[in-house]
Amino acid sequence: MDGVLNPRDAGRFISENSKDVSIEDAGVQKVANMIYEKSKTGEFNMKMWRNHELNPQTMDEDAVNWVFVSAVLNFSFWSEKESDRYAVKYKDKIHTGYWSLCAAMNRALDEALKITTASFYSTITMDQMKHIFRSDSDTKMPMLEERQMALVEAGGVLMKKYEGSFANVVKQSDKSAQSLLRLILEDFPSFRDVAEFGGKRVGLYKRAQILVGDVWGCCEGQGLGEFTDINTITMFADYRIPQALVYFGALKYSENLMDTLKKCQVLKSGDRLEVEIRGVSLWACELIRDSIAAKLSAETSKENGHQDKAEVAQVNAILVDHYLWDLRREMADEMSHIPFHRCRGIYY
Ligand SMILES: Nc1nc2c(c(CN[C@H]3C=C[C@H](O)[C@@H]3O)cn2[C@@H]2O[C@H](COP(=O)(O)O)[C@@H](O)[C@H]2O)c(=O)[nH]1
Repeated sequence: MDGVLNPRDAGRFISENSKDVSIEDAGVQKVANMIYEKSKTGEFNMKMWRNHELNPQTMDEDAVNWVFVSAVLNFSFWSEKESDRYAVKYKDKIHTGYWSLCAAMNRALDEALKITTASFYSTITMDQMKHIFRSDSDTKMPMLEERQMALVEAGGVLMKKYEGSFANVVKQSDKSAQSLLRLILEDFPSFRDVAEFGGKRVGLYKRAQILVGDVWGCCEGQGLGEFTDINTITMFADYRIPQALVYFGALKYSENLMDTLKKCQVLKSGDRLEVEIRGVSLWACELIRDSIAAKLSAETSKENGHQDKAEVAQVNAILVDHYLWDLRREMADEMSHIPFHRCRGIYY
């Protein structure tokens, strides 16, 4: 978007001007080493995406349209008390947070409700939303009205401009992640995750970038998921990665900020503290990614280039992000003493 810093430049600018959030190099190196060691096991690659049982297991247009709807709705799952969260039971398992969204989507599809078909969700009613996203706990899905509006808006654009399929937006991007990102921001307003900081407009684009990243992951970098510049996508600035970065000592909050978060104070979308947490987290992940790349290329030269060049390119910010996001879930108890920032908004 014109006059808006792209996520990488935004992250650097916010980090250089941040007052309450700072990066600790020792923690950056610690996380980089963890991921570097993991990458040598051969399990650390984009195939991790499919390992999640609720994600689509095909790589076709239906899967890409599923990914699109999940990205349109991928925001604000937190509840006042972590103990009573919105939950969805699907195939005898209870899912909360982001996975509750996926579970509700798959439950709807099993009930022959076409939640991933633009002609259906572009005119979805509140009654249909309430049924599809009904809770299996005492807590309702947060921001249901905003989610309905986001679906109607996104579905309307797909019907008007792209014959009802997000695959046509992908095809128009001509295998460029940055072109796809630009098309998403131009045509789908709910993805325009932009804030004011230090006199500049900063684009963090969390849902727009995770949409590109999930198309890449879902199709394992082939066919609709083939992007020549996928490594230019940054981490996705949500409210969970900062928690993990603070836990591992890569990010440090001021006492004032830590106190604010521990009181579960809700931050307004665009607040300086909120933008600092998101922007400095993004920049920390860029540094982690750079550190891993340096280790991999050092290893490559040591082994006289036997290392598969493609593998070196593969440890990108998307995989750094997914590693930390998945780890935060696995270590939810260990990390629970690190407060996450609460912001009610449609961007993440
Ligand atoms: N940075 C980042 N943020 C992510 C994701 C995902 C889902 N990605 C999965 C799907 C395929 C990949 O392999 C990932 O495993 C959701 N979120 C955000 O998290 C928050 C909810 O968190 P929790 O309370 O724990 O469910 C909320 O802001 C949501 O928007 C990610 O990957 N990265």
